[in-house]
Amino acid sequence: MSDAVRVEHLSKSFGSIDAVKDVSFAVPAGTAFGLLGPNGSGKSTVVECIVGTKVPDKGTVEVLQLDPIRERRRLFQRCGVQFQDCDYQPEIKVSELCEEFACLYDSPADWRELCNRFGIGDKTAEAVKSLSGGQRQRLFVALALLPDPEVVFLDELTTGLDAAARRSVWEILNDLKRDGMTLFLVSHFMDEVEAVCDRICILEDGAIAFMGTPEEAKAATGEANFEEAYLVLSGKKGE
Ligand SMILES: Nc1ncnc2c1ncn2[C@@H]1O[C@H](COP(=O)(O)OP(=O)(O)OP(=O)(O)O)[C@@H](O)[C@H]1O
Repeated sequence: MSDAVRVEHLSKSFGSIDAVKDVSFAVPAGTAFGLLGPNGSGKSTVVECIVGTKVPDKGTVEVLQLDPIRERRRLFQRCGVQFQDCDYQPEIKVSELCEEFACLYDSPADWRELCNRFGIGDKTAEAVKSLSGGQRQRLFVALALLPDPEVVFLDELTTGLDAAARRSVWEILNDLKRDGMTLFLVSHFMDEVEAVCDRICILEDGAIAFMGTPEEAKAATGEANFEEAYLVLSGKKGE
């Protein structure tokens, strides 16, 4: 199995802050990987170096065997990224935003089908700004899947979703994984991570504190509950 994402000895500093310190991992194609860690531990910086919006100080990054900075255009067509929000015209409708995004890709997925799948099929004629927070969140996950990507980066995927909507998003993601898509999640929700991720990497102060499966995390700490294991491994238990 080839690696969809490969990060080797990645380091990145901002002035005197060493945000990422010598981080290496690989994500095999068709698997789900969770990047975890407390606020400020370096997750977003790692993801930004992977998707090519930040330049590493040291180390190398490959996504689908491509360099995310030099081969950004090619990668753009094959890789989805979830935005928390994006700049859209104030009155734009869901259908119009989807059309605008779809135009950017050579072979986009069917946005109507994606909206139906994410439970917002009846909202496509409405203004994006009129959607509830949870509906907008689902729209942005659908937009990340619009390139029909081989790998998708999802950040705080189910923030603001109700319990039923969260489960339905997890099911969709597991279906996509079964169809061969690689999932890269950044999450603070351990139930979500356990439901979707095959392997996890926990960052603490920019360095890797743990890498393995959720089951291995529990075994390593002797905790039966994954969230407890996470708190131990990220140095936050008892704080
Ligand atoms: N552009 C920047 N300029 C200066 N410092 C930065 C910049 N971006 C990130 N940092 C610092 O780098 C460290 C890692 O930040 P990062 O956003 O990667 O963490 P994170 O794990 O994604 O946090 P969160 O869970 O809160 O989103 C933090 O100390 C942060 O303040």
